[in-house]
Amino acid sequence: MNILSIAGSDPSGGAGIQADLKAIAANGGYGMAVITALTAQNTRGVSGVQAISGDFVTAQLEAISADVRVDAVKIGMLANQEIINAVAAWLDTVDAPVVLDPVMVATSGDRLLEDAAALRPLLDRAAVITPNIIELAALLGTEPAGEWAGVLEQAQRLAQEHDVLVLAKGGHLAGEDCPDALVSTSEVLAEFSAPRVATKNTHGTGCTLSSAIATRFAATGDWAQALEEAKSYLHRAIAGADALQVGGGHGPVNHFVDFFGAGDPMDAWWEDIAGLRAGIDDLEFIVQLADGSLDRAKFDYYLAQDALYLQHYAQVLAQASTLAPELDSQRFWAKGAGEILEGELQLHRSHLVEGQANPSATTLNYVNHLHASNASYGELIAAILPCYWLYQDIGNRLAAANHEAHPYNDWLATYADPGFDEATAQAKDMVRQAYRLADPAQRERMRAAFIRSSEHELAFFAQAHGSE
Ligand SMILES: Nc1ncnc2c1ncn2[C@@H]1O[C@H](COP(=O)(O)OP(=O)(O)OP(=O)(O)O)[C@@H](O)[C@H]1O
Ligand SMILES: Cc1ncc(CO)c(N)n1
Repeated sequence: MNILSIAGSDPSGGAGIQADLKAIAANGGYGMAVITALTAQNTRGVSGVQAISGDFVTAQLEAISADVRVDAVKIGMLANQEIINAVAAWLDTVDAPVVLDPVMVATSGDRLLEDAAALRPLLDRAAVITPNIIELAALLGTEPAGEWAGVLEQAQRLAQEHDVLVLAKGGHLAGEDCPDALVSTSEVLAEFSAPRVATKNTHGTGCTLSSAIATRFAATGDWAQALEEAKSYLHRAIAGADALQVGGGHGPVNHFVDFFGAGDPMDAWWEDIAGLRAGIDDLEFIVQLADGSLDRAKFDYYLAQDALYLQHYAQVLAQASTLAPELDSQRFWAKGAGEILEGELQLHRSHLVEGQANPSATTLNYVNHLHASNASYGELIAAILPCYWLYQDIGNRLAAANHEAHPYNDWLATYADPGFDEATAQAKDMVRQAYRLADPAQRERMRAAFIRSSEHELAFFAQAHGSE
């Protein structure tokens, strides 16, 4: 799909044609750009504007339509009446759907259009207009609405005046959510809301959203679907904005967040296993271990399986050390393996009555999964992580339930080791580092390995009660 942006240049890359081309590409379109004006701007503000002559804007537009099929047009900054006239005249010669972002002021507050009224003739030519609250009021010649219902009412009025769809944007309202609604002359066609992201890096959100809508409409032929997809994309890009470090003012959104990620998958992975975590908390084994009512034979069974498990776990950590890309991580995993063999296994043995049990099917399944996750370092340590992280998480709660007279007092006391919190934090950092270097397919394999290990953790804790 060939998407044309007609807009101004932002040399800092966060808004204008630079943002448009990134958003178009990130949404699967082929981006083209006719430049209406050069701005001198950065994340702090606009220090200069140099408009292109109307004739040369026409020359650019004609060069494109003489050669390339245009599937959708997004219009941004137009600077002055001469350019508006040039664009309006060219639009009369083409048939592509138009998304018009009536850019008047930058996020920084600087003016980017001489006169709001000049835009009016273009509004009739657009399929969708995407004004923010201030632009919406300016186009109607009225005061900005203070709440969402008022914004919707104004959007419907503008839709009626120009027989277009109006995207009402609630981003400038205070509130925990950022609602957007597609409003026709008679009704709200679709409304999508996203949680407000706590960031000052929102430079170019309007440019990005309108370009994404134009691109997704060209792909789907459905405005409501295009808005839904574009809104969801924009939310991810805003959520990933702080991972970029561009300028000291309002920084740009992270246009390619879906390709290179925001860098830290930990919160999302933890959320992915929320159900498994709740499942572990509810297990009879965990509940009874906490309140002390756990049958000693079941505890011994668990301990014997855990000892068998830990021997393999130490092997897997040693292999992670072998695969580790640099010295720090090599040392970390080797140290972990050593500590298990010297410390934890001894502790288990001291609790075990006598003899060695055979590994259960549950235990074997888990260790087989760990051993089989060695196709890459990233996958292996993602598979290793749940044992650290879940043990630390559950352990903190179990340690809190401990007291002098608790039948499993000495065992629960081992969960209170601050050294284990530190080791878990380090293991998470190792996984973060590997994730940062991984491509999308590898990242997905890492996530899958993490989730699978978490499933095995649940089964492992459940096995003493035969309810895995
Ligand atoms: N902090 C935020 N968290 C989530 N979404 C946001 C946030 N800030 C803005 N948005 C969303 O960004 C989109 C653009 O909204 P806004 O009303 O700010 O447009 P704009 O003023 O035209 O943008 P620009 O800053 O590029 O001029 C809307 O979908 C809005 O909900
Ligand atoms: C060139 C340009 N277009 C649009 C905006 C609106 O954010 C901006 N700041 N700069």
